[in-house]
This record gives sequence, structure tokens and C-alpha cells, in this order.
Amino acid sequence: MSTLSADPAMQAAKELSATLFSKPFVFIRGVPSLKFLPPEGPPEIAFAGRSNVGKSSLLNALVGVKGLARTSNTPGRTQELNYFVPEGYAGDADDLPPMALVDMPGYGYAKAPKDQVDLWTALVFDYMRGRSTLKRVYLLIDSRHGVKKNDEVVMDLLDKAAMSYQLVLTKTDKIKEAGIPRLISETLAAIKKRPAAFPEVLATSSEKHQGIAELRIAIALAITL
Ligand SMILES: Nc1nc2c(ncn2[C@@H]2O[C@H](COP(=O)(O)OP(=O)(O)OP(=O)(O)O)[C@@H](O)[C@H]2O)c(=O)[nH]1
Ligand SMILES: [Mg+2]
Repeated sequence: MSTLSADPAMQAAKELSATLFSKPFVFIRGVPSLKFLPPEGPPEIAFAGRSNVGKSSLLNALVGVKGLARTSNTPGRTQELNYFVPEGYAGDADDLPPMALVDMPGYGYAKAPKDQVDLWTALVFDYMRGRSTLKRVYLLIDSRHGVKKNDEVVMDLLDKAAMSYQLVLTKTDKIKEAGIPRLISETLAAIKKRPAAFPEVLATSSEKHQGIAELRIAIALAITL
């Protein structure tokens, strides 16, 4: 047995991830501006990244429901902070879901007017800076493009806010499998000196369902921190 699987914290996270993702998830709220945020309650996990990087697709792969979060070829599909929770909780103070997943608008290029994109970016940045129940931001990076200038800006903001984040490579089915380990080490090198970055990079493909079990376990660990 490897040291990792013998680790009691890892074992507990595996069990928690199995429980967390055993129920169907439902959409509960779209938040167009901060004043519509739900009261702070369950631990939140949010997905950030450039437009079209695959945030909504990754959320769907995590919960196992195609089309729950709306996806599109057109950058700028997700336009609000969209909250998803496991079903079966009333949502009152004494019956809160164990966590909420938050799909967010992308930053950078989108097929939408600039003013609109600026508003989405401000919404995402303000939410990530100021939400005390936000446990971790998953910052998605397209495997074909790597870390870009606007990802660096987001990481600067998260480091400054001391908001924990972890990088996730997406769409690995679009690159040669042999190139993945090198891409992971290059990405790790890019975050080495960043204080709030989790020192591990996950590689995923929502299309091929790769890296999804690992991400579920990482989320289970993150919400128990
Ligand atoms: N090949 C491949 N395509 C993917 C994968 N994940 C997402 N896509 C495609 O990439 C496009 C964008 O996916 P979305 O999930 O909508 O991306 P997003 O980051 O939510 O985009 P915005 O909401 O516009 O910021 C869609 O055409 C998806 O089908 C993947 O793992 N592999
Ligand atoms: Mg989206």
C-alpha cells in the first residue's frame, strides 16, 4: 500500500468526496451582482479562468450531469455567479447543504460588449476577494495555451487576498498525452513563489473524464480546511 493511500486524512477525503458527489446537484441561484449573493453559509468552491477555458464543462463533469451548467463554443457563455448544491437540503440555517459549487463568468476575451465583460470581471474579482465562506478557487488553465498574462493578474489578486487557489489544466485530450507531465512541471514552476497557490497542479479533461476523481478529492479536502 502506498504512503498516500495509507494517510488517514487522504482516506477521509476520499470517503467525503464519495458522499459529496453521490447526490444529484441542482442550480439554486444566479448572481448578477454582489448584492444578490446568498447569505454566507456552506463552504463554497469556485471555478475561475479565461473565457472558454472549460469552467462550466468541468463543473458538469464533477457532478456527472451534462448540461447542468450551460456551456458553449462562444466565449462569454456564463454571465453570472451560478450556484449549484447537492439536492435535498431546505437551505435554512439548520439544513444547509455541505457545500456549494460556483460557476463563474470568464475573464479576458468574450463575445460580448466590453462594458459587460468589465462588469463580469469586477463581479468575479470582488467575490473572490471578499467572500469569507469561499474555501478555494480552482483556477483553470487551457492545456493548449498555458498561463497567460490575465491569469497572472488573477493570481496576484488571490495572493494579495490570501485566498487559497489551485491550478487545474483543462482539455488535456487536446494535447499529446506524453506532453502532460512536462506541462504540469512548467505550470508548477510558474506558481512556485506564489503564497496562496496550492503546490499541486491537476490535469483534467471533461471530455474524457480524466482527472475528475482527483479533483473531487481535492475539493473534499479543501472544504474541510
Ligand atoms: N475537447 C474538449 N473540449 C472541452 C473540454 N472542456 C470544455 N470543452 C469545450 O470548450 C468550450 C467551452 O467550454 P465551457 O465549459 O463553456 O467554457 P467556460 O470556461 O465555462 O466558458 P465561459 O462561460 O464562456 O467563460 C465548449 O465548446 C466545450 O465543449 C474538454 O475537456 N475537452
Ligand atoms: Mg461557463
